[in-house]
This record gives sequence, C-alpha cells and structure tokens, in this order.
Amino acid sequence: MNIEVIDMSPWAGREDPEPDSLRWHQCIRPLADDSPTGVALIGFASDAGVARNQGRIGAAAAPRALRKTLANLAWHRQAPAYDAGDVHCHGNALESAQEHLGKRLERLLDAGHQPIVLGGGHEVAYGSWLGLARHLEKQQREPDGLAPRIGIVNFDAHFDLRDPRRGSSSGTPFAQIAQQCDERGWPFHYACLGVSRASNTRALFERAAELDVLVREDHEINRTTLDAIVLDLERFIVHCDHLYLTIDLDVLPACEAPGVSAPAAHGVSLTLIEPLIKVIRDSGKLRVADIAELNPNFDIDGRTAKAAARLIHHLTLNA
Ligand SMILES: N=CN[C@@H](CCC(=O)O)C(=O)O
Ligand SMILES: [Mn+2]
Ligand SMILES: [Mn+2]
Repeated sequence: MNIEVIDMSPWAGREDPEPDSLRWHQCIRPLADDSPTGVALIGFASDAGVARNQGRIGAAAAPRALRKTLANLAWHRQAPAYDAGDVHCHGNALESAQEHLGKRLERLLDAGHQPIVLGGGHEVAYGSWLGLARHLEKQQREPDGLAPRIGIVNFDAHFDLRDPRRGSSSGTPFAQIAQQCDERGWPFHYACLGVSRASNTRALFERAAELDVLVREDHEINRTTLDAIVLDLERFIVHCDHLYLTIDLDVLPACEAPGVSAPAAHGVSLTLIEPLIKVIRDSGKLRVADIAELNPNFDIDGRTAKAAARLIHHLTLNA
C-alpha cells in the first residue's frame, strides 16, 4: 500500500475559462495503488552526488521547481499522468537514496507505468537504471529469459564515466552501470550525445572508447548533421530492447540552461535536442526517463526549469 501523502501543492497555475483549455495542474493526479497505467513523475531530491563531485549544490530543490513550471503548461495528452511523490537523499546518504529510488521505480514499472524521474543531480541515473534493471531481471528469470539489451541515451556535456572506486558521485553513474552490466553478463549500450571535448579529460574519452560508447560532440550536432545523427540514433536503438533516456540539462547552452551546476559554453540547443528525443519517444522502447541537474539557485527567469518542463512535455506528448 502507498502510505506516502503526495504533496500536490506545486501543481497550481492559470485557469482559462474557455472550453478545452486545460493545463497540467488541472489534469495530473496523485498516484494511487489502483491508478490505471500512465506517466508517473517521481522526484529525486538529491544533490549529494554533485557535492561529492565538487559541483554547485542546489539540485535537491529541483523536483519542486520543475513541478511548478510544468504545472502551467498546456495539457495535450490523452492518457493519465500522476505525481508519485519524492525520494529524498538525507545528508550524504546517496547510496541508500539511489536504492530507494530503484525500488520505487521497480514498483512503478511492475505496475505498467512509464516513470519519469525529476532529478536531482545526475547521480539520479544510477537509481533510475537500478529500477529498470530490477524490473527486467524478473523477466530474465522466466524460462528462456534472455539478458535484457538496455540502451542508455544520455544527452549531456559530460560522459559521467568517472571511476567509481574513488567514490560514487554525479560524475560516475554510467561507469557504475557498466560495472553492474559486466557483473550480470548484460551488454552495456551507451550513447552520449552533446559531449564537450573541453569539459572531459582524455581519460574519460578513452574510457568511452573502451566501452564502445556512441559519442557525438556538441559541435557535431547542428542543422546540417541532424538527419545523420537521427540515423545513428535509430541504428543504436535497433540493437536495444529497452531504452533509458537521461537528460542532463547542462547539454543545453548556458543561455538556455543557466541553472545547472556546470553551464555549457557551447552546448546543443533545445531545437536540436527535441527531434532526437522524438526518435526515442516514438521508438516504442522507452521504459524510463529522467531529467537531471536543474539547480534553481542559479536559474535566471526560470529559463532552465522552462526548458526542462518543455522537454517533459515533449517526451510525454503521445503517451
Ligand atoms: N554530472 C556532472 N558531471 C561533470 C561535472 C563537471 C563539472 O562540474 O565541471 C563531470 O563529472 O565531469
Ligand atoms: Mn553534464
Ligand atoms: Mn551528467
């Protein structure tokens, strides 16, 4: 039984008198045990990983800021959307918060929902993947169950492949996942789109090459290359049964996303990110998504929160 009382207070906004003028705040419902399947938003209020990674803290406040911004966007969906509450990271207890998120996601997936996690620093990614992995593990145990082929698509200026033996943080989640895949005998399929060469050391590029990561740097993604990158992404997706999409908002240029720990001097504009996300959205394979690194302390005019809310809106348009 779900005993958490879900705080619906961020879901407030403009109310238009005309018919057919609904917004998210008028449609989203608190998740209940008997809710029909739909999109389930769950917050991960953590910046412990950012703190450990020498970043600017504040992302723990992001889930609430994101809900408040999404609240006012127009509702164009058919299927229901739910607020599934928050997982909080208390102090430096990151590992237990990631475990807790994993368990909550596993339950949401078992119930047939499509979870979207509102981070939180990018340490959210390890918890998101854990939830999906535990959900899929049960299917693998069935007779003839094969190792699941999970494709991770990360829009990010950073690989986040730092060595977790030096301590896990917002800079290590995909290295932690690679390790977990190795231990389980699962393939590790990772695409990192929007990487900044200036912001990732040679060691990180080498690790990405060793892990056969599909890499497209920030400057490589532009109007003239977009069609080719869509094709690259489609080819990546063909070899996966399930997709986990993770969006680190620092993939956007600093003018579009100033409210992050590490703003991007170059970045990849929302106008280029959206068509790529559409490929993932429409693939029929998307199981879990998260959006990371919003830091309301450094936002300007709510720009970053608006970009994040629009991405969620875009991602769930057909769901
Ligand atoms: N999740 C963020 N990861 C980046 C942060 C870079 C920075 O703070 O400058 C990383 O570890 O590379
Ligand atoms: Mn990043
Ligand atoms: Mn990141």
